[in-house]
Amino acid sequence: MIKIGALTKIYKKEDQIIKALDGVDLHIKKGDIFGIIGLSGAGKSSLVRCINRIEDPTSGDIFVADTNILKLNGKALREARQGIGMIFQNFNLLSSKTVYENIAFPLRLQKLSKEQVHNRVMALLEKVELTDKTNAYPVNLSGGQKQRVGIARALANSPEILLCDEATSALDPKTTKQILNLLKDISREFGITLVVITHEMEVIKAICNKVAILEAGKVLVQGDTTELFTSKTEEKTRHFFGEVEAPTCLPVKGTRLLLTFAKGSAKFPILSKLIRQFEIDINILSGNIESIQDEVVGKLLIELLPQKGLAEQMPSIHELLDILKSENVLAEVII
Ligand SMILES: Nc1ncnc2c1ncn2[C@@H]1O[C@H](COP(=O)(O)OP(=O)(O)OP(=O)(O)O)[C@@H](O)[C@H]1O
Repeated sequence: MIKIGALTKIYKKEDQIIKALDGVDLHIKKGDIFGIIGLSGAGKSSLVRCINRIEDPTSGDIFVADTNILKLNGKALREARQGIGMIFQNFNLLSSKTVYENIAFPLRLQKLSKEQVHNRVMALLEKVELTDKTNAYPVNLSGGQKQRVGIARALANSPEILLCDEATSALDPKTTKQILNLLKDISREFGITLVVITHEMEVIKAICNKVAILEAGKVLVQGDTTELFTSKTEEKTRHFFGEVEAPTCLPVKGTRLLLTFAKGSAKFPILSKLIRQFEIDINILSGNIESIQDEVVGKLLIELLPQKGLAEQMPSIHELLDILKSENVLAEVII
C-alpha cells in the first residue's frame, strides 16, 4: 500500500544542516495499523509531512499503491491527497464553524449536491457518536469530542489511508482508549490503512499490528508488534520494548533465566509444571506480562534454586530449555 524507499529529508538552516530523515525504508500493507514510534526529534513529523506532501523530501520515493506520489503535481497531487486523511494532536478544527460545517468542509470542495453532503455528514456523525453535537462549536466540546470531529472530517472523502499524528497525545488515558478503539474499529470496518505516529508505546500496544522505531532519522527496527515484543531484546531497542531486571539488592543464589512468553504461551502454568516435574524451587525476580491487542505476551525473570538434599535431581539446563521451547517459551540463561 505504502512503500517508502531511501527517504531523506535535509533541512538547511543558516550554516546548519539537519538530516531529519536518513534513508528511511518502510513497507506498509493495506489494512495495517502501522505505528511509527520515536523520541522527540527522531523525524516522525518530517516523515508524516513527506507522506502527505506538505513537505518535499530531499531524496527517495514514496509509493502509494503503484504511484510515486513524489512525482505528482497539480490536479493529480490534489486527487492523491484526497485518498490520504489526516488527524492531528491539536485537532485543527475551524473554531468559527459548527461540528456539522467542519465535517462538511472537505465535501463542499467536491461537486456534491446539498443532500449528498448532508447524508455523508450525518452518517459520519453517527459513526463517531456525535449526532447530539451537530450544531455545537469546537469551543464547547471536550478534547475527545474534538478528536471525533477530526476523525469524521478526515473520513469525509473516504480515504484509503489515515495518518494519525500524535492523535491522542493531548487526551486523558480513558479518552485515549476510546479514540484508539474508534480508530481500530474504523480501520477494520472500512479497510483503511492507518499510519500512527506516536511517542507512546502504549498506543502501539493498543492498536498497531506493525511497528517501526525511528531514531535520529533512521529506522532501527520494523516488524510485527507482538513478534518484536517477544524477540530477544537488543541493546539499541531496549529503551522502547522495556527491560526486565532483577532488583539489585537480591544476591544471585541459583541459575537465572529470562523467559519470553510468545503468542499463547502465557496462558499455560509452565512454572508449576517445571516445579512438579523436576522438584525444583523457582523464585520470581521480576516480570512484565501484558496484553498487546488480543495477545498475552511478556517476560519473566526467574531463578532456579537447587533444593537441599535434592541437588542431584536438578535438571540439566538444556533439558529445561527444551521443555520451555516446546511450550513456546523462549528462555535465555542470564547467569
Ligand atoms: N522546518 C524545519 N527546519 C529545520 N529543522 C527542522 C524543521 N523541522 C524539523 N526539523 C529538525 O529535524 C529533526 C526532526 O524533527 P521532527 O519534528 O521531524 O521530529 P519528531 O520526531 O516529530 O519530534 P517531536 O516528537 O518533538 O515532534 C529535528 O532535529 C528538528 O529540529
